[in-house]
Amino acid sequence: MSARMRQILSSRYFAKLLSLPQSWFDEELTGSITSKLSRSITNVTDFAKAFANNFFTLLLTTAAVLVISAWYYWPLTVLLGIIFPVYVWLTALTSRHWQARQQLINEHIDTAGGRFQEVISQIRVVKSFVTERSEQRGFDEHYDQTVGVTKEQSTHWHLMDTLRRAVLNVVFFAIYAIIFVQTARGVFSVGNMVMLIQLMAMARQPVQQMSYIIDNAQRAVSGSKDYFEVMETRPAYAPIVSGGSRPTRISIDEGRPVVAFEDVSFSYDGKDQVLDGVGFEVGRGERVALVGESGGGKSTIVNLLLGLYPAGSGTIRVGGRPTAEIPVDELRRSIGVVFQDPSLFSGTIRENIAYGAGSHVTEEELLEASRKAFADRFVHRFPNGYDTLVGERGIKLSGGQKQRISIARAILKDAPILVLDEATSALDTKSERWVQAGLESLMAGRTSLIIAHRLSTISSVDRIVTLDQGRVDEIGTPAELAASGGIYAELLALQAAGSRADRKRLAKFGIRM
Ligand SMILES: Nc1ncnc2c1ncn2[C@@H]1O[C@H](COP(=O)(O)OP(=O)(O)OP(=O)(O)O)[C@@H](O)[C@H]1O
Repeated sequence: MSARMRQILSSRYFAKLLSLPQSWFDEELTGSITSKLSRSITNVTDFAKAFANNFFTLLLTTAAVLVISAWYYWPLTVLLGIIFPVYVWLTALTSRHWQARQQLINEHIDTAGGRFQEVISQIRVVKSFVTERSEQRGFDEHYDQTVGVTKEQSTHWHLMDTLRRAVLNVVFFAIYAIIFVQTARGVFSVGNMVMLIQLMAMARQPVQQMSYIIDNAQRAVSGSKDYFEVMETRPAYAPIVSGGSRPTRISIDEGRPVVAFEDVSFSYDGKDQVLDGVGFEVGRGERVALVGESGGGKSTIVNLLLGLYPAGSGTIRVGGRPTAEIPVDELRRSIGVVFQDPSLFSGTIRENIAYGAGSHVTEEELLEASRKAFADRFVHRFPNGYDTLVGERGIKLSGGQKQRISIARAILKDAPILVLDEATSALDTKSERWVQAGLESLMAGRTSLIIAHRLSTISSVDRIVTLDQGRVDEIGTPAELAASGGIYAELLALQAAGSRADRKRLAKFGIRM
């Protein structure tokens, strides 16, 4: 039964998480999300076990004891009737205090767990900054705090337990006294007295069982409180989904802009305006570069286009339809993305290329995508070829290799619209050439929006949109903007001058020469 319960809790939790919007994840630590689940599983299954093992025997014993004692001498039943609620009430009081402390402990464990996961997944950074000790200290501090709270929690629990037992003993003393007195007065025979004493001894068992169940129930409540908070999250932004197993793609009609931002404004926190009245269009088959200072809102434009966040105001259209009215799965199936950080999953190269492509993809199609992305050139050199395991996030591959796999993945997805966030980390010239060649195959025949980090890329697009503090500064062809004296012209001039200060200014735009 606990296996079934674990399966239900985990599966529903995972489904809920997958349905939550990006903004929810922005506020959470991965490690604490997982510790909420494991805590809930432990506590709920413990309760289920306690309940299943004790409840029916408890019910039967209680009923038998109450009926028999009422038959012989009803005041005994009244006294037993008092014990049950008093004992349960004392248990509930104990548990309430226990729960409040447990909440504090859980918060510390979740924060420590969140950091733990972050540190392990970015162990290279930790090692290179030699922060092992400070990370260990921070982690230990949280657990040290839990030790103090647990001590207090445990002391209180034992005190209350002693009180509960004392109350139980006092009431049972009264019961035994009544039995002895009544026997001495000749109301009960010695045989009845022995039977009633044995019966009363039996009554202790369900009282303790009941408090054990209540204790477990309350632990399950406090242990799964955070879990159910997640399960009950009603996000402010819930985009529509098509619900079909294979949603269609957006049809891109001739003569209409493929992507259009119309006076779009946006803020992540409702205070700082990240985009302010942004408007531009991308025509069919066009390549448009977004250029602007770091933090200027380029990735935010992509986030809104993918429906990861809702636009604050204004309209975003894809294929002429407002994205707010397009099922989000249909929208995302229509857009291929190559992220700056290639974000691979552990597993084989084959699995990574085929990620999201569905089971209908043939081996030929996969190999073709890999060839077009120029990934096959390095995959063939691995002894296990496409079955090579790439490690978590593709750690066993080089930056350029990961890029080429993510390009192959986008080629296989074959979406009509493409979003490219060029890698900023410098690849060596050879690797960069292959990545560039792969990107060219990917962009062929597709409408592309590019967050460009190379002047060579920017100069080769059809149009450039320059952003200045969340506003569109200029839109035009590279030739037009080179002559307009705006941001792009400034970038060209900085490149030509090439002094240290100029390179610094270029870096502010995330531009490499
Ligand atoms: N998830 C988020 N929550 C809150 N603020 C965010 C979030 N993502 C980005 N921002 C803020 O929005 C602003 C625009 O960020 P964005 O990532 O769009 O810039 P960018 O132009 O892509 O920068 P870069 O070229 O450095 O990647 C920044 O000030 C950033 O701090």
